[in-house]
Amino acid sequence: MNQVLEHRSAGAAQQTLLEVKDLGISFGGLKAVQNFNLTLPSAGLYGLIGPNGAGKTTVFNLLTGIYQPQTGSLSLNGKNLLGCKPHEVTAAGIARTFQNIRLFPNLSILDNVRLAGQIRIRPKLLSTFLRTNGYREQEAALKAQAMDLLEIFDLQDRAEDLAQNLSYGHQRRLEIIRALATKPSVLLLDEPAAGLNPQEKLALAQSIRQIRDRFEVAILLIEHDMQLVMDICERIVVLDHGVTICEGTPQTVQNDEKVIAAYLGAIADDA
Ligand SMILES: Nc1ncnc2c1ncn2[C@@H]1O[C@H](COP(=O)(O)OP(=O)(O)OP(=O)(O)O)[C@@H](O)[C@H]1O
Repeated sequence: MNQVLEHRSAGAAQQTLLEVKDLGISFGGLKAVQNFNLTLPSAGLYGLIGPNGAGKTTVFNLLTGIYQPQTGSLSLNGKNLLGCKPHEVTAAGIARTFQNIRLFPNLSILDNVRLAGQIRIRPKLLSTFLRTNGYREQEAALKAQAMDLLEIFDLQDRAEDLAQNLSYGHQRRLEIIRALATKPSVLLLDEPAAGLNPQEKLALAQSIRQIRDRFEVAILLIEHDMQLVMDICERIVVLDHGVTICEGTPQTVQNDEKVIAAYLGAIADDA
């Protein structure tokens, strides 16, 4: 595998990756997220679950600068991220995917990945214009990195196809690849299994494990498919009405009365 794919913090001393304390935001009178705490000590697979409207996506929006928290603190590798804009958060090392796929449908698969990788490189306008040696080297490195990623996910033969021609399952995969191209320390996946068939879900679970192992990244996963979450996550945080009601191993969470009550309550509300 190309050296450029090596994780940039690999080999670094054990340091807490993500540290979130008392994060909160309200919309009008609605306390969407309150006193949210999360410590991701190192690479691993973590789940963020809860019934509809519990505040999961709001947490992702708070972590990625889409919403600015009204309370609390947020740091990555010791660096304060409060007040950062989304692209600054990505450049700092938090990447995400969205519930709704956000690709460039009219660009090739390769260009989708290449563009995502550019977030770490701020090409100087002049060198871009003059196409200097430095610029060409950067472009070659980006392409090599993109091809490596496509190969890992078995999409290398489709590199020149338009993104819109991929199946839904492959588009979801491409979204994850684009997030990885930014070389994150923390990868946030918002409902990656939504709309996938059982076979695609199995493949997804395998890919997510591979990503964790290969890139030494902490993956935080929002997912409604409980089997997937329980199968792959080492630790799980459960939100309900914006509040953390449980945190622990899959077994702890599955047997927690508050969690069971929250989900049963949600089913009753939907009935
Ligand atoms: N920009 C906003 N303005 C007003 N209310 C919002 C905004 N964003 C989120 N909310 C509200 O905050 C609450 C939490 O929403 P959020 O989307 O985070 O829940 P969720 O757990 O991700 O739900 P789901 O599983 O259905 O995606 C909801 O009541 C939602 O309507």
